[in-house]
Amino acid sequence: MASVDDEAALAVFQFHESRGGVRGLVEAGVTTVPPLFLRPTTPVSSAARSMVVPSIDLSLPRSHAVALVGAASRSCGIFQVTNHGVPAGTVDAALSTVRAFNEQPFEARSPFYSASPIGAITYATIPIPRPKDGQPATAPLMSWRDSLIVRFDYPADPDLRSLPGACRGPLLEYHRSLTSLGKGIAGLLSEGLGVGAEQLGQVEGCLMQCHYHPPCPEPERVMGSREHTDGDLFTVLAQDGVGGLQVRLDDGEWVDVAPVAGALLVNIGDVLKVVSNDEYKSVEHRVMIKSAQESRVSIALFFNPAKHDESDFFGPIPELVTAEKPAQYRSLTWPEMLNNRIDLGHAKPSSLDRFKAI
Ligand SMILES: O=C(O)CCC(=O)C(=O)O
Ligand SMILES: [Fe+2]
Repeated sequence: MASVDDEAALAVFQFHESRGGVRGLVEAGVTTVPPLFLRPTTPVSSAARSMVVPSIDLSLPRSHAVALVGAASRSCGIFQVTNHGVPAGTVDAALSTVRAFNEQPFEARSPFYSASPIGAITYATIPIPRPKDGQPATAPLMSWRDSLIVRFDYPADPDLRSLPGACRGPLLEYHRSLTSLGKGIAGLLSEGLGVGAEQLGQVEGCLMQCHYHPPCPEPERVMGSREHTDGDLFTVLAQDGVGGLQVRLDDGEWVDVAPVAGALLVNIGDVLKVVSNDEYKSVEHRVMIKSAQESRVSIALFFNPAKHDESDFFGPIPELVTAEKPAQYRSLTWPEMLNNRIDLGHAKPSSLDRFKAI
């Protein structure tokens, strides 16, 4: 007899075979959410509270911006930046091209659908990883979103021929512009720790995930993204005005992060939490689907040190290790970090416990 896991794997396989993604379900006129997407736990209503994320004007004098970036990264691990130098047209064009690609008819977009990468590109509904320890799953099998993912640290240069033609120009221009912003933010984050601007080294926006969340007939029964921390140094996120992103506060409460026109969000990831010796917080976040009518588009660009191969170690910056605050983590390799996330099925703040030095 087929086990529950086998049945789930078959259902996911069959869903991929349809090549339509979540958008395909909406096109087919579903009025109830298929089991693959149902949250196993009781529906969680949207957060009542809205959080005003610290906002940092990057045209401020540098010492001022550094102090604000340091304070926000210590207190909540997320902030938004304005006057960031990325033209509004570049952000809008990237968000619009992702929306337009996903809203094409099935025949135009399904040839790109592939659950595993083709070259450096994936376009699919990405299943939510399951924990390997047999713990009961607390998330649906799949998120209510279709993602177009580009790896820029692919061993060969990203094979951009697999990127849908109309998206190529706007997404590469967005990546180019964000790369220079990311370098600036790395410097501010580094100085915010009280160490030189170069301490985080050369960073690169190595992975770009463009998410399209179709409207959902039963929004409260699905998740746009289950709760997680990012596994990078930091992430820069562009989102449209629909909303749905939430962060978990220290008291455990989830609050909405309201979109702010023109601002880009920056959140700290697990690697920077380790490198900063726990000075900075890696913020837990998730995406709720807000609407039965509107689709939501977001683009997350994940920044890491340019050198992050199998043989590269990272750990707390030596200047941040003192007698009062010894190293909180041993140094670790990128595969260790990655495998740990795979084992756990998803990452939460405690997922770094395995690397604790004390
Ligand atoms: O869609 C969003 O707002 C967040 C996406 C996200 O958290 C991620 O891709 O890691
Ligand atoms: Fe994330």
